[in-house]
Amino acid sequence: MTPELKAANLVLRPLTHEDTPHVHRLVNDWKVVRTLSSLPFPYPRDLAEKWIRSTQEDSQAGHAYHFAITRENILIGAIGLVLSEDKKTASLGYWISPALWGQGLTTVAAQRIIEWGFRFLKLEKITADAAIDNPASCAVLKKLDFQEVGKSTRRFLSRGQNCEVTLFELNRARFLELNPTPPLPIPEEKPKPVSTSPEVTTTHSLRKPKTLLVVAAALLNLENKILLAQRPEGKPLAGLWEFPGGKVEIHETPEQALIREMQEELNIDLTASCLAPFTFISENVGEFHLLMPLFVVRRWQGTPFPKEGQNLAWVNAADLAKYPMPDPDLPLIPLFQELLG
Ligand SMILES: Nc1nc2c([nH]c(=O)n2[C@H]2C[C@H](O)[C@@H](COP(=O)(O)OP(=O)(O)OP(=O)(O)O)O2)c(=O)[nH]1
Repeated sequence: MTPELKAANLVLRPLTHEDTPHVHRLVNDWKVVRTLSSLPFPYPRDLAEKWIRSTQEDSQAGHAYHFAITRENILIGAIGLVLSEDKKTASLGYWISPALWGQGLTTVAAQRIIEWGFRFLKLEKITADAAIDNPASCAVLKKLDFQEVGKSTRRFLSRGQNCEVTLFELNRARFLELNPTPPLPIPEEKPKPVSTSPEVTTTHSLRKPKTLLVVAAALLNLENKILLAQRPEGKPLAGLWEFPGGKVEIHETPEQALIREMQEELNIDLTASCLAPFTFISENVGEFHLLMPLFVVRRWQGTPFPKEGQNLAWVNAADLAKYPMPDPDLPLIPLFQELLG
């Protein structure tokens, strides 16, 4: 299912029927339609309606993921990944309101989708193309580290002719090389003090490790059992049991990150839930300092499903110690035993 993703001040979310008039108004503009190969001009409203319905069906079937690009709850464009049959490759497509061109918004939205495609859908390659008379789109793709791999021609319905397009691709290895870890909330490096007093050297040698902000949830069911997830093979600490959650991205609050992580990892919706802060971990774990707010959540929409193939277990507080956990979690066990008896 298409999740909701945050990217700077943009929210990328699934398209709904209510978006129809906005999609129609924005796309039915020659400046937009001329860049999209498969649309006629004028662009009739029923095509907008049909397209939105098809995005919902494609998302259900896992064939394609299309997102409305919104800013302050206003739809300003759309972006999507259409998957190949073997689900290893996807093609990226997007459009944005011409009134907002030149502000870098497409780049921000595309960067987030690409990251989601490589890290969550585990794509091997993302392709894209742009008409050669659309240099702005080519520039966006280059800024996103796509490499030009050739030229082709494509029929542009709105122009009634074949047009030359430039073909681009970005593969997983290159993306991971350029973006080795998901964006971490690493504080910006402070400019070095100009003073040469001895205290400066002392302060430098006592530099703290970087803080890693992770958020997690203790989901409690009606029997007061706690949901634990086993870290899958290939991740650090594989095999250990943890409270589901993950890293807070740079533009998210912990609560937003938790809602996103629960959707991505367990397919449950916490948007209408009461997230009760319970406790937090603040622990030096070697190369970084782990700061992990832990929320207790008793209500959610949907049934937890291990979307990443992880093992899940509903565990009584009394049995938590039977599940090997990362060291920083161990002090949490007695707190749960006290809370839940
Ligand atoms: N979610 C979670 N992480 C924990 C717990 N205890 C603990 O030490 N951690 C550590 C393990 C990792 O170093 C870090 C979580 O990072 P992660 O890599 O799992 O985060 P993520 O889900 O965003 O993963 P990824 O997409 O980057 O692969 O926090 C816990 O109870 N829950």
